[in-house]
Amino acid sequence: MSAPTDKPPSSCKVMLSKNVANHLLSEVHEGLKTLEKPPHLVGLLANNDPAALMYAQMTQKTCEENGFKYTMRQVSRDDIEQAILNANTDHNVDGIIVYYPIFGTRQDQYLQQIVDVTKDVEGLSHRYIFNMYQNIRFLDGEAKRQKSILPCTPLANIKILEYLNIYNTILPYGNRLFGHTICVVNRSEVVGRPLAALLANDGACVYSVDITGVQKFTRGEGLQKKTHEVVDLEGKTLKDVVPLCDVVITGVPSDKYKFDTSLLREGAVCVNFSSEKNFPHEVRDKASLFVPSIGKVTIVVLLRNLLRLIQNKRMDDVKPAEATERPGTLEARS
Ligand SMILES: NC(=O)C1=CN([C@@H]2O[C@H](COP(=O)(O)OP(=O)(O)OC[C@H]3O[C@@H](n4cnc5c(N)ncnc54)[C@H](O)[C@@H]3O)[C@@H](O)[C@H]2O)C=CC1
Ligand SMILES: Nc1nc(=O)c2c([nH]1)NC[C@@H]1CN(c3ccc(C(=O)N[C@@H](CCC(=O)O)C(=O)O)cc3)C=[N+]21
Repeated sequence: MSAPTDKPPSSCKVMLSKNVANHLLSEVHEGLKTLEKPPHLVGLLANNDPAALMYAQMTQKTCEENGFKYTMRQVSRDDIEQAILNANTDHNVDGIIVYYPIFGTRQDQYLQQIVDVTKDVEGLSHRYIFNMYQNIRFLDGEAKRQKSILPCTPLANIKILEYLNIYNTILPYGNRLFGHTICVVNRSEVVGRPLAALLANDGACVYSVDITGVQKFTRGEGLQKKTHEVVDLEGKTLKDVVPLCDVVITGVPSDKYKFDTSLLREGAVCVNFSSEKNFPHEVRDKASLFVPSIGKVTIVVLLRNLLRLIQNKRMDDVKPAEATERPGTLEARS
């Protein structure tokens, strides 16, 4: 008689986001060494959302443990616009994060657009979002010295896939997901849709699933296009696309939701970015790798973005001097 405990051990490797976060932190520490003073991040909290407060506190802790300065400013909804404008012009502030939702309406998008683009650590400014969807990776064209800023949670998912070696580094940068088929369950404007676009821009075939339906994001046959295209898959559901996928990423904000793991391909890689546990325990019987949450990586990506803003600003500051003192050097380098 075999007792339930005789079940063979699962072959699934559970990868905690802490491992990926620590790996990225070493890169952040290298960047910090080049600065004279600790970067200063300001968090503006103007809602009563416990998730936002928790995220702010976790960010503060990570900042303080890693040589960054973090200040939380709690303000009322009525004062948030002025608080953003003040932080924009404060020379002691390098980066600004505003916690959403605040109004839960288009007013939130308005607030996203008034954060100074040189302090926008979350990459929510129009210029960064445009670059992301258009697959424009640099702010300075062919010079390619100033990297554009990508939104933190989508980028955290990408850093996880890089860490898991889903990205094939033998392929050229920009095509490293070629051959992978990825399902993203969530198509919100802040995470799911940008994530699907980024993965497709890197060469994957992406099925983006939301309650409104399924869309396919690709760069076309043989990656012929420079940026992704999107098609609606009328009548298709999660059930049709998940069996095709070697990677499944979930972000459903509900504790009731559980992903149907019987749909998974044997050995699929599963990542959950929702703060709820979207995968049931049985995911371990099917998946080769499982990442249950990614929050710690998101925060390190935020710090990495802050360093990038400072580096980009530094290059902007030296440009005019170089141009007047040594004409032609900029062209010569690019
Ligand atoms: N770990 C991290 O770094 C971060 C995690 N989050 C978490 O990710 C989750 C999603 O966040 P947002 O995208 O901002 O939320 P959101 O509420 O803006 O969007 C959720 C999307 O999921 C869709 N959805 C709901 N049920 C679904 C279902 N059964 N199948 C497919 N799609 C479904 C909704 O229609 C909506 O488009 C939340 O749990 C949030 O806390 C958000 C930001 C950062
Ligand atoms: N402008 C803005 N950007 C955001 O990214 C943003 C926001 N506003 N408002 C609030 C939500 C919420 N959010 C979370 C991030 C990480 C975890 C997180 O780290 N969760 C832990 C679990 C923590 C626990 O449950 O103990 C983890 O994934 O390991 C949770 C929630 C970001 N948000």
